[in-house]
Amino acid sequence: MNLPEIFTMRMKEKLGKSYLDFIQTYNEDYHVSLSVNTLKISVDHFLEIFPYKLEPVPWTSDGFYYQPDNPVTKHPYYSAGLYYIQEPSAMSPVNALNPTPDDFCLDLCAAPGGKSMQISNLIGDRGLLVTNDINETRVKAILRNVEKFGLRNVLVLNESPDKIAKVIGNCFNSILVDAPCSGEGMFRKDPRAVKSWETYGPAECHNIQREIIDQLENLMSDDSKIVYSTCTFAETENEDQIAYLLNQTELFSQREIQLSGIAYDDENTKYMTHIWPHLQRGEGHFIGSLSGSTSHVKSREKYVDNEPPEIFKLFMDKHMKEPLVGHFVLEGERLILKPEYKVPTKGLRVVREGLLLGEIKKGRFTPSQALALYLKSENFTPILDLESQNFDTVKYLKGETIFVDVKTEGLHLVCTDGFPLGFAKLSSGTVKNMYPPSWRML
Ligand SMILES: C[S@@+](CC[C@H](N)C(=O)[O-])C[C@H]1O[C@@H](n2cnc3c(N)ncnc32)[C@H](O)[C@@H]1O
Repeated sequence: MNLPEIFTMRMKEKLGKSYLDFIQTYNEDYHVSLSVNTLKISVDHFLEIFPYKLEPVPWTSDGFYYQPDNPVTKHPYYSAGLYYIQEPSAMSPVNALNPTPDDFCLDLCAAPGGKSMQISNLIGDRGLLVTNDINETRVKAILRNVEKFGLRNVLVLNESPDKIAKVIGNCFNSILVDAPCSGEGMFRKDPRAVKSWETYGPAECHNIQREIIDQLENLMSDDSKIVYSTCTFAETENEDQIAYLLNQTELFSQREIQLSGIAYDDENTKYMTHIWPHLQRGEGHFIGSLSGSTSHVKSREKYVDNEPPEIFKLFMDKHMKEPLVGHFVLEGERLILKPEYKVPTKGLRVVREGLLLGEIKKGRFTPSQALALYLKSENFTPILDLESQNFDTVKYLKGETIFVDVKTEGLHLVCTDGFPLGFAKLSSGTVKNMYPPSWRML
């Protein structure tokens, strides 16, 4: 592999005797892994039903290595949002952050959203997750994943950190900055990262990162956990940024992290940790952990529960055993169930706040794909449950019409082994597919 000379010289100096082991990893295959979406399935249940061989990723309880030749993205459980393909080292920052239910969490550089899913797994329907990316194209991937993972408790933004700080302000007690970086840790996995490094090297990235972390002071609360992570080795993008924050103001202090499967020594301390490809089964990663505390804390405000529009009430009466409760808002034709908490959003580019339930047009309610993936099959009737091994499941996911020996008519929640995939309308055993075209399996 053709690595930039400036990079290899710097790594030689940094790693000394370990350099040969490090450089040897570029001749080896990278590791592939998945993260279980525990909002939809427990890890134990997933391990029982998943057909392919898995091995635990040491620094997380819900991440597993799989074999590269297993077609894990073609399995219907993937379409059901039961898991997410995530590089093993990329699983570590959220474990270091360790958000807990009731936290106000901010995932500041979030696209495509893998770490946001991990955060949601930990806070569930309590507290709030604000997930943001400055890139308008990349933020669409967050929205898709938020819908696929079945999240309600989210605010998706497409903003610059300084605007979020101005409008929302000091209210987050778990903040993740998975910063844009020069990507040196990804050279083995994606050779395009080398090209990109030549354009956006450590110096350029250092400056962008500074602009982002300069806002932390205006975003944290009186008791905040902060994790800053990158997938690069350059000290200017890693240790120097943490030192800058610590020297800048006494509002920040070091916070210990304990990730299993990682040796701590002088290089790898408990508040600044690397994942090295020659020491662990994962690509290069850096995690810096801090506590932050400010006295300018904004108070929390809850959305007040209200009655949904009549048409949606009728839908719930007909199909749902437990009705959804919360704050319902009609935005144009779109019916949204808001998260439990609200934060100011005036002037911010809001991509989604809460769960899109569906559309009300000409007095008719059409449920959304996001609702299908938020639901649990036991709370909906009727369902059409297709076995994951059944070829009809793949046909449904490809948007084809299928035929079943089922007498019930009208709207059904289509599931695979009990896990929702989408909606369909049944008429005399013909399944009229409502799986959205942009979601279809190719
Ligand atoms: C390393 S990636 C994030 C990966 C993501 N956390 C995940 O786990 O899926 C860094 C992201 O930062 C975004 N970004 C770049 N500059 C930014 C800025 N000033 N504010 C917020 N996000 C930014 C990029 O668009 C990119 O999606």
